[in-house]
Amino acid sequence: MSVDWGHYPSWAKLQKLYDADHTKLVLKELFDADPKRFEKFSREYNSPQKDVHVLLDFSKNLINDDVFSTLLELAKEGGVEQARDEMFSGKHINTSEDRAVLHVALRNVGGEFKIDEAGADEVQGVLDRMATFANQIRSGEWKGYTGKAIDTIVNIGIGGSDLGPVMVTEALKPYGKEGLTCHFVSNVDGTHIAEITKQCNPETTLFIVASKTFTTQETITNAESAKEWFLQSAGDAKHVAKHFCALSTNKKAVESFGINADVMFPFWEWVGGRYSLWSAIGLPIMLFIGPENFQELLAGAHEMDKHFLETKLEDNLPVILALLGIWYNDFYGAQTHALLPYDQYMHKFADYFQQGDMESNGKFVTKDGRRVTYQTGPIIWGQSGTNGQHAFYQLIHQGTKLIPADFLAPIETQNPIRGGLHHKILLSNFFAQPEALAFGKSEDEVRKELGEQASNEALLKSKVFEGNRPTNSILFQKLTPRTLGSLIVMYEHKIFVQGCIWGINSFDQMGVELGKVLAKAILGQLDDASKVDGHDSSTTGLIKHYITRAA
Ligand SMILES: O=P(O)(O)OC[C@H]1O[C@@H](O)[C@@H](O)[C@@H](O)[C@@H]1O
Repeated sequence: MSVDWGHYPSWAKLQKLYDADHTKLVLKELFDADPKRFEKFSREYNSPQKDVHVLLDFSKNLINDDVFSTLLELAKEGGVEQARDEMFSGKHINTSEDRAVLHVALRNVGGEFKIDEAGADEVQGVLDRMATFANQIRSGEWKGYTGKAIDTIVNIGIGGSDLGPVMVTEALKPYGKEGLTCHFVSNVDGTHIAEITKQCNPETTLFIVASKTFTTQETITNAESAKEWFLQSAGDAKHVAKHFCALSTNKKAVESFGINADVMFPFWEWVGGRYSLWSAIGLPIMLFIGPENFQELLAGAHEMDKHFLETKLEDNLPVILALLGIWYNDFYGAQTHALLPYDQYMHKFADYFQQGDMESNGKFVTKDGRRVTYQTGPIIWGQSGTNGQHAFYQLIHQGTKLIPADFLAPIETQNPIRGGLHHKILLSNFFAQPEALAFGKSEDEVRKELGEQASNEALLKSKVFEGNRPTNSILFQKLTPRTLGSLIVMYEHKIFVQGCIWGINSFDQMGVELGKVLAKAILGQLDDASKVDGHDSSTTGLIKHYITRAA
């Protein structure tokens, strides 16, 4: 490979711009100097049918024309367009695992993209089977072992086989089937499954065992415990067929667990775990919101795929978000990026993209095996507004760290109670926070405000907001399934663009393996202190302390 990641001419140019100009990139001055800054640095996305509308305002970023155009050069030199086309064509861009990366084929509504590796018929075939099953469950036609309809589903999965369905079922609650409760068990801590099964009736509960590999220790342990719990009431193992289904790429392991082929919904190795909610892994979502709404989710995703594929770089939302992120991550030295949705239904959005982004881009080795000489993936975190304001915004406003943040909010609420009063209050905060972060409050302003008390220097200083803290504001019409699909994909491709510029493989996850291997070895030593072997003195001491006290 000949690309010298991190040594693009535009990278050097950006460094120069940063060195020479970053002290001059003061939002207050930039806005004063250009009354059209909002128009220049904001973009509207409208889906072809105009049913998804997203406004990205990135004017409150520490950029000027030079920085923005150089960032766009970086996308060009980083080969983003070529890499994007390769992904959509099914090239094996996951080089370490020699796999294609084709989540775009899972939502290829209308079959517009011609992708050989991902058979469109096969994809559609699984979706159709899922829909038939979902309709049977939702209508009550599917009966449990005592003849009752299913009213509770428990998804057992972890990581990519959990976070997407959790986030989306929460986000799309207004579209969920009344009377159908969804639970998610992920942690191997027995508390998780124990607390959930306490709330379930075995006669009316469907367990979905979701695991791409079907070997993940947490999931298989939880699934076996669920089966044991179920059989305590159901007795006969033949009843498992009505209460357990599986989502996996590993047919053999599913069968040996005792789940019938007719309730196994497959997907393929070219679907990465953290990009899998569009596949069979989305079954809990489909069960909850119904096949039509699931189709809407896919359609919104597909439309954003098309936007990413077809829109020039300077108007391309995922590209813009990615480049701004690189500006802070690699030049300003920002360590983190906050996702702050002002929509309670999106309260799991940051959790979801913690895996999406950090497992994808938390890598120090380039695709050709070199140690990077620059920063890669940011730490992603966040919480729904306004809760975050009363918890950690203090540090964003007045702390010593630069924390770029995305603010997201719907124009229309799903719950316009009290004539929309709550929503207006919510949105006033959504508008106010980026304004405060950008423009702050000067010492002069504080002095005027304090009057006589201004002689108290310490008090005066403590009330100053330096401002110049960058944010994106993302306003969308309403959190419909279609809009959510588009928003998720906007961030998926942002991650892709960044990974591409950094020259890392965003689609493997070698970093999760070592801990798993060590835990397996330790598990075999936990019953007997004389077996504890092969560790440093700290780990040995901890394990022996545990064994002594647990005895
Ligand atoms: O879906 P399975 O195979 O159970 O994997 C679940 C999760 O495992 C973790 O170790 C990661 O590798 C994730 O990417 C993955 O989503």
